[in-house]
Amino acid sequence: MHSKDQICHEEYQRTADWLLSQTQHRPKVAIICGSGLGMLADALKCQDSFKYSDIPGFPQSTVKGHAGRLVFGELKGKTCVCMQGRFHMYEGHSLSKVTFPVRVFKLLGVDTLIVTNAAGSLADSYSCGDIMIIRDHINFPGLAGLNPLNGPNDDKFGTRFPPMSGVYDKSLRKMAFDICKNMGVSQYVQEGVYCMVGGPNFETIAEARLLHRLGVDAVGMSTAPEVLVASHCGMRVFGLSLITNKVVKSYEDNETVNHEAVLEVSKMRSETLQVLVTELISRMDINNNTA
Ligand SMILES: O=P(O)(O)O[C@@H]1C[C@H](O)[C@@H](CO)O1
Ligand code: HPA
Repeated sequence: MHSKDQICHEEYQRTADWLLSQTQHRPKVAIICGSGLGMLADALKCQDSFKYSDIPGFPQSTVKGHAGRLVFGELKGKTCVCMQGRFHMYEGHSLSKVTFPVRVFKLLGVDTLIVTNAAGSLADSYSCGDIMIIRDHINFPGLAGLNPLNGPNDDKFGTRFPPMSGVYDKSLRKMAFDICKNMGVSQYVQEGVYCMVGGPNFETIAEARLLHRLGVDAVGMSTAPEVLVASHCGMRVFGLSLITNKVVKSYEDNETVNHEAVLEVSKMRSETLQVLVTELISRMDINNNTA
């Protein structure tokens, strides 16, 4: 039985077929841009781009810093598709809608997903503007039963009980570190645990302290659902968080965070992230799926 939020295989296929009929590009890599990080798509050559509102079945972006455009193109000879803007649960989308594009990408032939996000840091050693390579995540909505894989399993995509240990590909993480070293930016590159919370409010101090005690390095409002669905259908996954703010953990601290400040910091590191992602994709062995 399918709930009203369930999306059937034919709907993913319909959107994939429409896209395949509109572009000659056949991407192997998909990139999801976090808040203010849409410029990652600017590096793509020979672009075909589509407004989300023109793509059958696609949800719409409602958040500032998420343009709502799907861009196909070439990066150093590798064909990619890039989401300039993602969907969040707090916008009112079901998790099936939040992750809809990922399954469409699978049907387009994508085998590697690169996720990016803006996040607040809990780790004391992190600074604003740091880039965190995601080693692992804690999915708070998921632990509470809000999971995009809920409902009847679609066996054409993957197994009922997918493992999630090692979900962030180790060799891609190592490759990213090497690239950062070559770029001379290692001093602001970290590796850590991302935690998804539901949002849209930023954390209270008590919540921030809880997350800190749990070993969370960075907190945000996205990423985990897309990663689960990508891994479920056999994609390899790489993730980056841009630390746009330090999460307030002290009652003595009068700082507050806001979305505009998040977008400002995203802009500041956009060029570095673009070079890092481009270099990572250029070094990937796309055909046999090994780094
Ligand atoms: O799409 P991401 O996770 O980058 O967006 C973050 C979380 C909220 O949507 C927003 C808060 O500023 O940025
Ligand atoms: N908390 C949650 N999500 C975020 C933050 C934060 O501090 N910064 C950017 N996205």
